Amino acid sequence: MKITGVELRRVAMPLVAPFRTSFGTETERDVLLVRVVTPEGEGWGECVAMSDPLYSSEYVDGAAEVLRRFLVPALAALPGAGAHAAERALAPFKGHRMAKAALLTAVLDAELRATGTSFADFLGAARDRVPCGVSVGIMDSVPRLLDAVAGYVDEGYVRVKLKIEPGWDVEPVRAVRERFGDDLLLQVDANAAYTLADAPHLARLDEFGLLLVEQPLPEDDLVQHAALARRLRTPVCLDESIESARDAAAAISLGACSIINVKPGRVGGYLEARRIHDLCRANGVAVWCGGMLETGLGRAANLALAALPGFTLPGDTSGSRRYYATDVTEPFVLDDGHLAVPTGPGLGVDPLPDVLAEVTTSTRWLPV
Ligand SMILES: O=C(O)CCC(=O)N[C@@H](C(=O)O)c1ccccc1
Repeated sequence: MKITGVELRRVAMPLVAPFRTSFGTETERDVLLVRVVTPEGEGWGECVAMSDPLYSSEYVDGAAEVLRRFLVPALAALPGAGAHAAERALAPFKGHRMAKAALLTAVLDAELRATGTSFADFLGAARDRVPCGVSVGIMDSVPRLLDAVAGYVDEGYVRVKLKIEPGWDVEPVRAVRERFGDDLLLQVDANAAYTLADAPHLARLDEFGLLLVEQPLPEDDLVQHAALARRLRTPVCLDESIESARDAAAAISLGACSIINVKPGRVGGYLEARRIHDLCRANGVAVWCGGMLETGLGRAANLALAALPGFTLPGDTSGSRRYYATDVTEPFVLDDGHLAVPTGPGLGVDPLPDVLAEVTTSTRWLPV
């Protein structure tokens, strides 16, 4: 399967409501989509990089540039690009895992569509539907938070994740626990907003029976996360700290976490995401599938990953309407707290041409 060219497409996706985290507030996603074209057809990938380098060092303009100048040209030398060969071709370039993930996902999608294989079958899915959690941003007030959580619980989400930061943590968590009871699966995500000095304060979250506390400390603090984990009853989960299976191995061996949030975009694609899954499963570490506000294209691939056997905790695989009034694919709609795993070839979904045309802000064709 020789790649004949790659299209970089930017789409503007307004969010249904502002989404506030400890590092900023999103109101619209400027998404970079990658389309790989071959004589047999095409494949799609979605870059999860945000507009600004606030979640990680990557940002969408930078991802587009590194794809244009380095990553796409590296595929030209390949006799025929399968995903594994393409991953090896991109390995010499340091970092830029979100840009790599978008291109490798598009190559994998093209390869799987050509062979009639779904992402789920290729990755080794064990389920045909996955339980869905929802991520709730930092709100202006506790009453507003409780209203938002009530709406998601009514929609059927099986797990609630609350964004926290210093000054917005114990009180909102207490309020949610008191309002919705002990049976609600509840976890928090700090996005690296605390330091080890906050350990006594973070230990106050132990009384709420949380599933986990996600990324409490900065992403390069594995040793300090291990020190914190020894002082909390609540399990520590890592997100930003884990950019590869090697990072996962180091975090596990240091005791820096007991759960990992796997985001294919953060770790360089679905092949590496599966390696992390396999490593964690072999070490008794639970994983769940995180989200980066993906459109239906990225969401479809994430659902296939979330169906693997080691994904034992509900992920941030919410329905399309959690973020977008109109998705670029047919919307993913929650059914009894679950989403069905796509079964068609490749991603199993396609962009809706009219919607894609409507939200596209630019396209760039890169011959290979
Ligand atoms: O459901 C989703 O897709 C978003 C889940 C979520 O909270 N993502 C967070 C995160 O830190 O994991 C995030 C939001 C915006 C940007 C980056 C990351």
